[in-house]
Amino acid sequence: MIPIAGTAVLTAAQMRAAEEKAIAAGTGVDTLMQRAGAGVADAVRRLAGVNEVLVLCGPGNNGGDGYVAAARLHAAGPSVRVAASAEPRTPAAIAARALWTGAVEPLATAAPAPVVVDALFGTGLSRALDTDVSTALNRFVSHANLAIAVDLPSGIATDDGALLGDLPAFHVTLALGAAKPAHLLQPSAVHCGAVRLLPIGVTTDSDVRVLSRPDLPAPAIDAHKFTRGMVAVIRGRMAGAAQLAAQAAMHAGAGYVEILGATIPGAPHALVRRRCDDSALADPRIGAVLIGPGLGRDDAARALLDQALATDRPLVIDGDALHLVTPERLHGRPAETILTPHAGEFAALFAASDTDKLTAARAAATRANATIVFKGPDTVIAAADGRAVLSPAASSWLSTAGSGDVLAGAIAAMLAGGGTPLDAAAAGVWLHGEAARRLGPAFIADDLAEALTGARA
Ligand SMILES: NC(=O)C1=CN([C@@H]2O[C@H](COP(=O)(O)OP(=O)(O)OC[C@H]3O[C@@H](n4cnc5c(N)ncnc54)[C@H](O)[C@@H]3O)[C@@H](O)[C@H]2O)[C@@H](O)CC1
Ligand SMILES: [K+]
Repeated sequence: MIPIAGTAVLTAAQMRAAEEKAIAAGTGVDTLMQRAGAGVADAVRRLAGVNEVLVLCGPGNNGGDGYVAAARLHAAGPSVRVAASAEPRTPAAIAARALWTGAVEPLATAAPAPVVVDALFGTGLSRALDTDVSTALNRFVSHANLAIAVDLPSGIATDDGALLGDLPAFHVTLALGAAKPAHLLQPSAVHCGAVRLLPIGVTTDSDVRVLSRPDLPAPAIDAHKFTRGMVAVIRGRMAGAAQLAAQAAMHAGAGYVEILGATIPGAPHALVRRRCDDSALADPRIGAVLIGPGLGRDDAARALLDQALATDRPLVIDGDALHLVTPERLHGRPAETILTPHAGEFAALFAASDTDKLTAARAAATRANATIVFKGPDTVIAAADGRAVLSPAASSWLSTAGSGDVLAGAIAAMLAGGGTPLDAAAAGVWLHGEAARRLGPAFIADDLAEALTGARA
C-alpha cells in the first residue's frame, strides 16, 4: 500500500494493455488476481483490525479480486462475509469464487458490517449502476465505519471521473497496479477518499503522472539574486493582485522580483518597482514575465498584453489576460508560455468542451503550444508534447480571493528558476497546495503568499 504521488496514471484501456503484456510475458491473469486479492486482504486486515468485514463481489475480475481477498482474510482470522450482485462470469473470477468456501449472500438482503469492501465493479464498468445495486451499496457504506473500494468505487467511470449512479463516498480506495484518472478528476475523486496504490507486478507507463513534491534544492553556494530567477510582474488596473503575485514569487524562492507599472509605495521593500516599457521587458536577466492578475480588460490592458507577447522571455498568462489572448497568438512565441485558467477562463479561451478535463487540457496545450494549468479541485497540468500531471485535491480553503494570483506568482518563480514549463507549473501547484495545507482554515491570500516560504522548506 503506497502513496500515489509521482506514479503513472493509466486509463482502463492502458491498464488492460499492461495486463495483456504481463500475460503474454508469462504471468497469468489468475496470478495477477491472486496478487491483487492478496494486496487487498493485507490492506484490509491492517485497516480493519478485528472488525467484521463484508466483501461485496461483482461479476467480473473486480469481483474476482474480492473473492480472493475474502478467502485470504478468512484464512488470516478476521470475521468475513461475502455478498454478490451476480454470479462470476470471467474464468478468473469463477476460479476465484471457488476459493471462497463460505456462504455468498444476496446483495439486497445481506446485513451490513463495520467494514465494507466494494469489489462490485472496477475498470470494466460500462454503464450506470442498476438502482438496486446502488441502493445496496449506499446502505452498506452508510452503516460501515470504514468503506474500502477495490480499484475504484463501483459506479465511477475510470477515464473521465463521471459518476454513473448515486454513489456513496469511500474512506479508502486501493488502486490496483496504477492510479486511474478517476482517482484524481472530479466529481469522482472526492468519492475515493484516500487513494493508495497496490502494485501487482504489472509494468505501467504513461505520459500522465500524479503530482508529487518537487525537488527544489537550496541555491548553489555561488548563487546570486539573478541566478535564482528574476520575475517581472506586469501591473494592471488592480495593483493589489500584481503585488500578491509578486510577493508569492519572492516567497516561492525567486531571487529578484519587480513590478512593472505605476509604483505602489510601501512594503515589501525587497520588491523593485519600475515603469513598464519595452526596455524593462527586454532585460535579458528576466526568467519569467507574469501578466494577468488584476490586469483589467480595457485598451490599456490589451496594450500591456501586446508588450508582454512581444518579448522573447518565458511568459505566465493568468486572470484577465486569458480573456484577451487567443491560442493562435501564442503559437509563434519564441519562448515558453504557461496559461493558468480556471474553468471560466478555460471556456473563454478554448470554448466549452464536453470532453473530460484531462483530455480538454491536453488538447488545449497542443492547440496553444503552451503549458496549461487548468485549475480547480482537480487541477490538470498539461504540456504541449502530451505529458500531463494530475493534482490530488488541495485544501478547499484555497477558494479565496487572490489565491490564483499567488499561484501564478509561484509558477512564475519556478519558471524563472530554470524549470521546464511542465515542472515549473507542477512545482508551483504543489507549493500552493502545501502552503494551504500548512495554514489550515480561513487563511487569506496574503498569508498564502508568505506561507510559500515554509512550503519550500
Ligand atoms: N488490469 C489488470 O491488470 C488487473 C485487473 N484486475 C481487476 O479486474 C478489474 C477489471 O475487471 P473486468 O474487466 O472484468 O471488469 P469489472 O469487474 O469492473 O466488471 C465487468 C463486468 O461487469 C459487467 N458490468 C459492467 N457495468 C455494469 C453495470 N453497470 N451493471 C451491471 N454489470 C455491469 C460487465 O458486463 C462485466 O461482466 C479491475 O478493476 C481489477 O479490479 C485484477 O484482477 C488483476 C489485474
Ligand atoms: K470496486
